Amino acid sequence: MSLYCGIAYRRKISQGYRLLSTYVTKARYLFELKEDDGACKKAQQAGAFYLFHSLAPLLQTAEHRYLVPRFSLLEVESLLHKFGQDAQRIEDSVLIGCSEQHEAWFALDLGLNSSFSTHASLPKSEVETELQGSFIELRKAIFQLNSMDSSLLFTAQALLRWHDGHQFCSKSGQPTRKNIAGSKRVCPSNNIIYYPQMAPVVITLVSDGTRCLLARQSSFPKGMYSALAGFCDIGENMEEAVRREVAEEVGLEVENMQFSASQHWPFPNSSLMIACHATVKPGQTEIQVNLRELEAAAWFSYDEIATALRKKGTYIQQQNEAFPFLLPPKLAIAHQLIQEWVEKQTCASLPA
Ligand SMILES: NC(=O)C1=CN([C@@H]2O[C@H](COP(=O)(O)OP(=O)(O)OC[C@H]3O[C@@H](n4cnc5c(N)ncnc54)[C@H](OP(=O)(O)O)[C@@H]3O)[C@@H](O)[C@H]2O)C=CC1
Ligand SMILES: [Mg+2]
Repeated sequence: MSLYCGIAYRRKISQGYRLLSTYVTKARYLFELKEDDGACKKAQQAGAFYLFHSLAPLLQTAEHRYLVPRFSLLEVESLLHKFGQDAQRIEDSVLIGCSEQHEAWFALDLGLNSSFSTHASLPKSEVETELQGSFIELRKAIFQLNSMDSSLLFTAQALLRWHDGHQFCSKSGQPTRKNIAGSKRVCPSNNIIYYPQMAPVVITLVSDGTRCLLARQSSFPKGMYSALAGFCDIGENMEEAVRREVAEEVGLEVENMQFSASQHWPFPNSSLMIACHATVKPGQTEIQVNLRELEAAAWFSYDEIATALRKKGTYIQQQNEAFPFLLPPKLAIAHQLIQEWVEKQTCASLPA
């Protein structure tokens, strides 16, 4: 039990302080693990570990869904031992969350080069056989993961990738050291602290009042269209980035915008998606696609979008059917923007 469930917590009750909510004690517990290596090391004892291999999570199939197996510290240590690895490799793990009962969750990549072990990586297929699962590319797995699992695996993959790419100080060139939780890296020679970064990205569903604008890049799955997205330039706020990206990509001027929601998106690197709706000036709707950025862009009617939203079946099945276009997967915030737009249009068409 951590401090916040122990003495301090009881003292708060005896002094008649209000009860700290479960969420607050959980947030404060995670904060403590990030700040206190000893507490984090102790949390590993009763923690649960999610395993990756070269950034692909270990998954087990159950009908049309993926299950995400978790392992105890003891199970991970005996796995490492079985494949001739030093248990010190556990220190490559990163904290990715905890349960309401303060069971800490960690992610460990068995394929990336370890800072502690001469053996670069564990043999993927033998580990899969041993653990009765498969390491599956996360971008492919998202279609068959529930939102809680995908959010945890998004965080884990982003953090594991960040540590793998920040082994050295960009000022001194010396190797950096991670703390036990993996919430930062420090350069011992100049004490510079590196924190995992997310790149802010604006994603915008543009509407002209009756239609919405979708676009596709050549890298998108066949037939898929999505909302306009773009990385914020340094110094830009969200509104400026939306105006610039819409002007750059489709040559239109945004009139007003409304924030919708945000989402962490780990592909190809860690992005913080800031999603909003925007409208263009009526009459100024002629799209001029920037073919350096997009393969195509078009206006879509309410009926076209509503029909596409009703489509059933897996993504692959939908791709095989002759259908003019596909929408982003439900887990993508672009899908949420499109759904919101259809709901807004539906309400607007109802008699007052
Ligand atoms: N979750 C969702 O619903 C969706 C998520 N996305 C994600 O949004 C992100 C941005 O979309 P995209 O249209 O590609 O972005 P942009 O329209 O900004 O185009 C990508 C280009 O932006 C430049 N760039 C600027 N800053 C960065 C940075 N920090 N990292 C990488 N490239 C940068 C690069 O150009 P240069 O090479 O010239 O420097 C890059 O090729 C993508 O990662 C995509 O996966 C996109 C759509 C839906
Ligand atoms: Mg873009």
